[in-house]
Amino acid sequence: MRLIITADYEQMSRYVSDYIIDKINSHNSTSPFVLGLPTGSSPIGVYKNLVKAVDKGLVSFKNVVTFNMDEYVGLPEDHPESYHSFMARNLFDHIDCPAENIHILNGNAADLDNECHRYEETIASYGGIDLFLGGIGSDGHIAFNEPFSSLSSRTRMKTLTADTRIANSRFFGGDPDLVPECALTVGVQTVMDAREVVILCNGHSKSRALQAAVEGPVTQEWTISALQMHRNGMIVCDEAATIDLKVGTYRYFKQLERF
Ligand SMILES: N[C@@H]1[C@@H](O)[C@H](O)[C@@H](COP(=O)(O)O)O[C@@H]1O
Repeated sequence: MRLIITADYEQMSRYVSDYIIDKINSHNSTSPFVLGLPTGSSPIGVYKNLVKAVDKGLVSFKNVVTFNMDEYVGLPEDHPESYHSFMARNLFDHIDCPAENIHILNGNAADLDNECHRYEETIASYGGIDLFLGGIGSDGHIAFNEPFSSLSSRTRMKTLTADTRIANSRFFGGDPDLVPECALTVGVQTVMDAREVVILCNGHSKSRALQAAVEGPVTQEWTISALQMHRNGMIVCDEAATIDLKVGTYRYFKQLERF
């Protein structure tokens, strides 16, 4: 696993947006570049940079197919805090990605199991995901794969933990009871099947998750730790997230990943 330690949120976002732009631009244009995408506050800086890059003609999403990680169950698609709305507001309304290339789980489908099954099939029909971008919850969850989710899980419905509902209540007027109880989410294995996984991890509140992801064992307790088994996994963090790493680990990656 690579760990890139950047100074702050801005530098982390710049590193990752440049990385994605480079991957899209160097991709063989006969097949689409398949990109997995997260929501949350972590990727907002990356999305802003991608929008600017499209405006400047530095990259195009015309040959990019996207799959979002997750969506709340039962929240209307046009609710401002649905992940459909989040993605439109922060990225898709401002870039040239064709609507038919954008895939987001439907948390209001009549048959939720079928929706999850269909999502996995659609990913497979594109030959899998080239690069999955993700964030981390402070309890180490990836997508909505809460602690103790199976590390071989695939897209399915999950009940959100109290921790996650409290953390996400900031988007629902501060009331955890207004945060939906369940979400549809890609599984840990769905993410790990991507040819490359890039994880954003910033801020003091993510420091224990980063420590578990980098220094801890592979465990269902911290689902992000599955990244240790991936052949091409990278975490890009800021200084604030590193405070629980051992001094030796911190220095090792700082020395190894000079950029
Ligand atoms: N389902 C999302 C995750 O994909 C995201 O990584 C996490 C962290 O969010 P933030 O980036 O706002 O800290 O929040 C939610 O739980």
